Amino acid sequence: MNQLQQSALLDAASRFPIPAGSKFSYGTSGFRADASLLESTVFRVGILAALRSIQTRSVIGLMITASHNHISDNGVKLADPSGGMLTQSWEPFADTLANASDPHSLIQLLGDFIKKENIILEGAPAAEVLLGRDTRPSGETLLEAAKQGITSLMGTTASDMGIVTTPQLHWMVRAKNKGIEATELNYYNQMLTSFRCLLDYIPKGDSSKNVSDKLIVDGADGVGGEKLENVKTRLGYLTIDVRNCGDGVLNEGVGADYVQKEKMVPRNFGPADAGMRCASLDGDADRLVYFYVISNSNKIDLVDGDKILSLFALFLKEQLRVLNGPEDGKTNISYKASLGVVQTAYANGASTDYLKQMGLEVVMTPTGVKHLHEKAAEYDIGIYFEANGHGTVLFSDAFLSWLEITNQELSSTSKDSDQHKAALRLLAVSRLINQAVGDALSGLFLVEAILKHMGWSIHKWNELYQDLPSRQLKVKVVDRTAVITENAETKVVSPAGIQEAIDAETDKYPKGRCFIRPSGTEDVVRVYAEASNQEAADDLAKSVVRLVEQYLGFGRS
Ligand SMILES: CC(=O)N[C@H]1[C@@H](OP(=O)(O)O)O[C@H](CO)[C@@H](O)[C@@H]1O
Ligand SMILES: [Mg+2]
Repeated sequence: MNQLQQSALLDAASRFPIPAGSKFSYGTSGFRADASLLESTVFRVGILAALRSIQTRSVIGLMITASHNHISDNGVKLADPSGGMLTQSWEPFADTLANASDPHSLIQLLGDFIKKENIILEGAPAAEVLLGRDTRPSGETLLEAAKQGITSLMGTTASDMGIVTTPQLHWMVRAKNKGIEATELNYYNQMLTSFRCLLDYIPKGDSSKNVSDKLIVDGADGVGGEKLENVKTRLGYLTIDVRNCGDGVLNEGVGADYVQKEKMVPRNFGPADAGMRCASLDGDADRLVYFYVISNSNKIDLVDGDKILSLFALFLKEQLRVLNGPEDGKTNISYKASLGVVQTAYANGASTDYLKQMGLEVVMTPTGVKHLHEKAAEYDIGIYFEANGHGTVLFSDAFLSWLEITNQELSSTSKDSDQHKAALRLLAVSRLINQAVGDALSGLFLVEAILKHMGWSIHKWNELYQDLPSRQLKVKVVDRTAVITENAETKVVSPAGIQEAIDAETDKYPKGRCFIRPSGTEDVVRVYAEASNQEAADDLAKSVVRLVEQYLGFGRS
C-alpha cells in the first residue's frame, strides 16, 4: 500500500471503532450479531471484499443479512467469484480484521496480508463488489459502512443491487463473472424459462392432473415473499398464494426455521388450509421447507430439506437412467455421469437410509453450506441439502458441455425420444436451480415441476420414507468454543469425557443417535437427538442438555 492508500484507510477506519468487549467470528455463514454492534465489522468486510476482488480480478458479492435470526440481529458474508461462499482460507483473516481495534494495527495487518497473498494493488484492473441486503431496518446503515470499506481501497466500485434474496446476490456475482447480465429480471427469466421447459416435457397422462394447482407460501415476512409476488403471474398452471409478505415482524412465528424446528403452523395459516400443499421460506430466502397443516390442530407435518433432496435425487437418477438408454450394451451414450448426495449429521437417519437404499452415494460433511457445496462439486451431479432446507443441485462443467452436445445430436437423430427428453430435462434443471448457492425460490420451482411430473401430492411425497422422531435443543454455556468436534461433527474430542457420557446416554434408547456441536451463528451449543419415538428423542435430548451444562457450565441467557 502506498502512503495515499494508507492514509485514506486510516481516515475511514477511525470512523468505525470496534464496540468495547465484542469478539467477532466469521462462523458458519459469515458474521452475525446484534445489528447495533456490526458497523465496524461490515466496514472491515467491505475492505476484505475489495481485496478479494483485486486478487481474483473478478466481481465479489457482499450480502447483509442475518437470515432466520431475530429482526434486531444482522450479519454479513461474502460471495466468491463462482458465486459460492468466500474461500475458507480467508476466514481466519476475516476474523483478525474484524477484531483489530486500533486503526494503525489494522493498516499493519492489511499490509502483511496483502504481502502474504501477493495482492498487487498498483495498476490492478478495476475491482467491483456487488452489494445486497435483506429487509432488516438496520440494513441501510450497514450498507453504508460496507460501501465505505469497499471504496476505502481506492479504485474499487461498490454496486448496490438493493434489497435482494441472498441467492439472488450470489447468482448475480456468478452471472457477472461469466459475462451474463446480472439483473434481477435476468435471474427470473432464466428460472421461469427452465421451469416452463420442465412442464412442457411432463409425460402425457392423467397422473399430473391429480396434483393441486395451488401452493401456499409463507414468506417469513422477509424478502423472499416479495420476490415471489413479482413472478407469480408468470407461472402457467401454478397459482401461488403468498402470505407473510412483510406486514408482520420478520421471522417471528413464521419462516422455514420456525416451521422446521417448532413443527407449528406459521402465522396466518390455519384450519382452512388443512391438507393443502404449503411451503415456507426463511428471512433471506435461501432455505425452503414444505409442510401441510394437520386437520383440527395447530401442528404441521413437515416435508424438510432431506425430503426435498430425496425428491430431487429420485428425479435426477431416473433422468440419468433414461438418458443412458437400455442396459443391453447398445447404448450410444459415452459419458457415465457421477451422481452424489451430501448431507450433514442433522439429516434424519431415515433419509440417509432411504438414499442409500436407492443405491446413491451419500457423503456427510460438517454443518454449513460452504462444506456441503464443496463436496457436491466433486460430482457431475451433486445434490446437497441441510435438513433445514438449505441446498441445491450442482452440475459439473464437463457433464454440462457433454450434455449440450448430446442434446444437439439427439435432437437431429431421435428428436422427442425418451432419451432426448431426459437430456432436455437435465439441461433445464441445471438452468433452473441456482448453481451458486441454495435458493428457496429456484428450489421451490423445481419441487413444483417434479411433483407435477410425478403426479404426486405432498402427501404421497411425504410417504417416501417416515422420519425418525427427533428433537433439537440449544444450551447457553460459558464458552461454546470449548466444544471441539471431529468426524463431521458427530464426535466431541474436547472437553474430555463428554462424548463417552453422551454415548452411554444414547445407548439407553432404541435407534438412539445424538450429537452436540457449537453453533456458528448463535452463542449456543446445539443438541440433536433421534430415537424410535418422540418421547424418547425428547428425553435423550434433555439428558444430553444436562450433560452439556455439567461439562461446560451454564452461560448467561
Ligand atoms: C442446525 C442448523 O440448522 N444450523 C444452521 C445454522 O448454523 P449453526 O452453525 O448451527 O448456527 O445456520 C446456518 C446458516 O444459515 C445453517 O447453514 C445451519 O444449517
Ligand atoms: Mg437463510
